[in-house]
Amino acid sequence: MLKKFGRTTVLKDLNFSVDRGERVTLIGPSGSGKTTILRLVMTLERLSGGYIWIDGEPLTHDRRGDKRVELKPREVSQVRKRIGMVFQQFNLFPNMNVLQNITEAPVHVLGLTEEEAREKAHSLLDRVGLRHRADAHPTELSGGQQQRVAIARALAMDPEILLLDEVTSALDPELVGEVLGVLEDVAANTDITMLIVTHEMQFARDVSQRVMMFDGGRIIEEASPDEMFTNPRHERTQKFLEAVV
Ligand SMILES: Nc1ncnc2c1ncn2[C@@H]1O[C@H](COP(=O)(O)OP(=O)(O)OP(=O)(O)O)[C@@H](O)[C@H]1O
Repeated sequence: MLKKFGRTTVLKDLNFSVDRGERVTLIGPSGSGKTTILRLVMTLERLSGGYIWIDGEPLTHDRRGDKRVELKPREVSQVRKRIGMVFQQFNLFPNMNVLQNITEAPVHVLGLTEEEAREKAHSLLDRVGLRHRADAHPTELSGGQQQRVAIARALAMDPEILLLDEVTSALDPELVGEVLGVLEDVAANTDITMLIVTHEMQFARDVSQRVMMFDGGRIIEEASPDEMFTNPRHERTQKFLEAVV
């Protein structure tokens, strides 16, 4: 795949695949293109060239030929339905309470009844340890709690793919553990495919099967977490890991 912003190429000749159920962590210095990849998969950005395929379905071109066509809005929403994304800045709907944040999309996109969606939301709130805050508004919650709601909201859509974009970077250090704990539980107890951008290397080690090191829009090294963190081969990876760990 290729991605340019204006004249600047941010992803070059990038080619990788992720197996169903696999959890892959993307690491690399700021500006190396990690967030852009997640945003492309989520169809929040448009590719400048190449393809992204999800389960044999191309995101960007007409299957009958090689002519590049934009997805129609309905097709975009079909793609997004299958993918959940959790952002650094929580992005909860500020005018809705916790329960409404979680039930909104299942009702309007999946077509669940209000009652079905509420039941599902309560069980997800149990899972993230926030059932007692169902009526709270986002502003009444700590950052860690807001992020746990954001995770519950993403899971409420039963995503096949979960994209996690530096989900603990905006949190006070003492709140990081509660969010990572929830994600570790999700990783251990579901078969959701995950693409994870994080600077939390222990978390990457605990949950992912593969780590890809990015630099300048390319993958410069790829290995199992054990291999990557104990025996990085590329000098750039060694320097990067020394700086973040
Ligand atoms: N909307 C945009 N318009 C122009 N340039 C952009 C845009 N989004 C990202 N970029 C540029 O693309 C490059 C890759 O950015 P990206 O956010 O994907 O990197 P990253 O590896 O996720 O970095 P970080 O860890 O800081 O989030 C950067 O040089 C960035 O400035």
